[in-house]
Amino acid sequence: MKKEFEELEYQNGFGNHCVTEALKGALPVKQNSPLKCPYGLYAEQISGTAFTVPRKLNQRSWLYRIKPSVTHEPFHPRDPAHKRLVSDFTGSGVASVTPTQLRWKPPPIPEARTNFIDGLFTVCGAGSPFLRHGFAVHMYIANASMEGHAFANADGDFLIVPQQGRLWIKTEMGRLQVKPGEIVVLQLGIRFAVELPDGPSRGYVLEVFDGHFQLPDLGPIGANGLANPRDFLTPTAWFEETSWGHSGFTIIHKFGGGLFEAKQDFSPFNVVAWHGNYAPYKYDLRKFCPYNTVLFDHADPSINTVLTVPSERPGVAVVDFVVFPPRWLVAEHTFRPPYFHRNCMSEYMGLIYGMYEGKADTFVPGGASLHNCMTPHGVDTATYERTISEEPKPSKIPDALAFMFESSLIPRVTPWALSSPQLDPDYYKCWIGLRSHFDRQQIPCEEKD
Ligand SMILES: O=C(O)Cc1cc(O)ccc1O
Ligand SMILES: [Fe+2]
Repeated sequence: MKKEFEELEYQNGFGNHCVTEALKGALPVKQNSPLKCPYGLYAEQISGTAFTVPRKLNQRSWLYRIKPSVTHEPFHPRDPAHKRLVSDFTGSGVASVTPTQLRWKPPPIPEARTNFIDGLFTVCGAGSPFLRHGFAVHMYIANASMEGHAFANADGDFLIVPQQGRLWIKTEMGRLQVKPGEIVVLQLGIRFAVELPDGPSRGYVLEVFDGHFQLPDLGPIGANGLANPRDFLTPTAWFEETSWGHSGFTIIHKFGGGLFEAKQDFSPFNVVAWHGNYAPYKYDLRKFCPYNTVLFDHADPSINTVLTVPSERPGVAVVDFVVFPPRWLVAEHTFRPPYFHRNCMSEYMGLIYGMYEGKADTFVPGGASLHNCMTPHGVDTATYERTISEEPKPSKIPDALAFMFESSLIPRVTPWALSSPQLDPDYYKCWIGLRSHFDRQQIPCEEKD
């Protein structure tokens, strides 16, 4: 293990105004933009929201760096172009819509040397970064660290869900170590590089074009529970002074769905101190404090919302990030697994480890499913039959972590996801065996207990 990444320190709390310096005295006192900064650093602001948005939503940080971000050669379209990354879903040209239930097996790690960026491929999405509205779901399969390269996304925020292998992420605001079971959010514009200390890595990425993730309101739950703000961890300032010779470092910049490259002679991870509330963070999903029914019926999955990007319509999310963690099931005379349903929202699901309660045998870690708007779905036949034949005792869902990206928008699916060898043509068969239990002679069940 690389020594330098051991025991990183983080700043606790969601959306905090952080203050951090890697060299004592590097932060200017009393002002953001002094004529001369301490240590001869350059001051640079990064705005995550329009200057004028209401204060409670305003996000920006001030970075004090060895050289400013602007010190680079011109941007050029990346060559060869990244062929499997899509951001604009507004026309039917690139991706297409289907009401069919879709399920994919885990994509295999490539044999060729592939870093996090080259290993990204888009599965589905809606809207467009040009309109600042919508989202994309990608997966990544990678086996190599990003050496001499940093990535920034001017299209949207990335929420990354590693499923296999840790990610050591250098960012302008400091470093993050992220392992399966944790998530990391890297916002619009923030430069980062992904290293793979364990070798091969696979995971899911939710990209949102609208704005930034928020914690959901808790309503009658009260002031505590679900994802607690203090468990979100933001890096502390860290910098490297590595010289990359003439034009030795490459910035990869995603903009309008395309990738551009610019060369420079220094590492962009040269921020000696920063302050502000626009910064990446990670969160351990095992710290999620789930709430659930304690008497009867099945709670809607919104009860497990970790983070949300709200739309302008009250209560309607552009996208919610929902987790299905281990929890006790105690409901009486209740069908406890997910009910059969059709949803006006669209549901993309993945599995980090363990098994998913709705598809006990057939949904595997690293796999994914998409149930689009109003597409019927629910537990598979085996889970249904097993559940109705068992006497429900209090039981605990064993150690497992499934998640859902749920959107009010209608996602189109990319051609490579639809023609993927991992797409399971037999998915529908998990429900086709659901037989009629209808019996006119059967006496309606009275509420027991
Ligand atoms: O479809 C799914 O498996 C996700 C889901 C879970 C649940 O407990 C209730 C509704 C729902 O969409
Ligand atoms: Fe569902």
